[in-house]
Amino acid sequence: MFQPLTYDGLAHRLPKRPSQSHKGTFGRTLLVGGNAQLGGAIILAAQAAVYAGSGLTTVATDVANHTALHARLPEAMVSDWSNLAQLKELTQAADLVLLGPGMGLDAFSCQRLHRILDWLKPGQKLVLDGDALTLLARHPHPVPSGVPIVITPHQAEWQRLSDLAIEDQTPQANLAVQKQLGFNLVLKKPGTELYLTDGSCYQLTVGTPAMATGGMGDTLAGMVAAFLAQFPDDFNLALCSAVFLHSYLAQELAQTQWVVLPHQISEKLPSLMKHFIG
Ligand SMILES: NC(=O)C1=CN([C@@H]2O[C@H](COP(=O)(O)OP(=O)(O)OC[C@H]3O[C@@H](n4cnc5c(N)ncnc54)[C@H](O)[C@@H]3O)[C@@H](O)[C@H]2O)[C@@H](O)CC1
Ligand SMILES: Nc1ncnc2c1ncn2[C@@H]1O[C@H](COP(=O)(O)OP(=O)(O)O)[C@@H](O)[C@H]1O
Ligand SMILES: [Mg+2]
Repeated sequence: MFQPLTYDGLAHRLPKRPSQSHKGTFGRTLLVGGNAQLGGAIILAAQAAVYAGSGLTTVATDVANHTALHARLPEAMVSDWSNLAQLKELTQAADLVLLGPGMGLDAFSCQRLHRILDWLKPGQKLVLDGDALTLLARHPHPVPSGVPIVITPHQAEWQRLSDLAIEDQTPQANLAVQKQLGFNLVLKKPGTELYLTDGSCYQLTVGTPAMATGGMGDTLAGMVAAFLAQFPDDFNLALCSAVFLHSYLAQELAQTQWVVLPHQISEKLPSLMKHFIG
């Protein structure tokens, strides 16, 4: 049922950067998340998005995170996520919105999730990760039509969304729920599984327990966002490449490291992508 994701199968298929281009060519990416306690999650996601090549990256997050984000990643623009009018403007101007890393589970965060689902229009793309998935499971809301949606749950988040206990998350059961939902599903675990809306299914053959540390999924979410925003011509190739490269890079780093820190993956991305794409 699954096609394996391999370096040879993906390498060189992503397009090189055209010389006639500017930052707008490579996607306007909006990341929303990071409450006062979980700012690290959205900072890691933003670093991954910028280092993976997102042309313009804006982060809407709690003001408590603004100084840290500016200091760590001056390439990103910052907005206060409590300003709803500005959040609406940023959402409507984005090519892609990533929602969820570190956003928390309270009523304030739930309102942001529901409003963004209301504001998105056909032609835009949406990636939902982390707390956005738990919130969607607890407080269902209609999703925008004409907006391709990627969800990146780990097994516990998928349990909440699908009602499948982790031991019942077989490929057939996962596929049945994914079809009902109509989302592109990246089910994260050792041997991450992808169930895409065109019916194709893929599985990772790379990865390492050295990835089992907080923030690793936030980094993947930022990579997925940047790949989908900057490579709009082949959605599945962009998504599969992001998922593959995240674990491939971790596996490379784990040859000499006990644990791989999520930000180390981001730091290696520009050179690996040059090598990978050419
Ligand atoms: N530095 C930060 O600010 C960090 C913030 N984070 C944010 O914290 C929020 C909550 O995320 P959590 O994932 O911790 O919380 P959850 O409560 O959704 O799930 C965590 C628990 O699920 C269980 N689990 C079962 N199968 C799993 C699998 N395959 N992978 C991972 N966990 C599995 C684990 O026991 C784990 O303790 C998210 O918004 C996330 O983005 C985390 O990413 C950690 C780092
Ligand atoms: N033992 C493991 N083997 C392979 N990959 C792993 C392992 N543990 C974690 N990962 C990967 O690390 C990432 C963890 O994501 P997630 O749990 O959402 O982290 P966080 O929310 O803390 O950022 C996923 O991509 C997952 O596949
Ligand atoms: Mg996560």
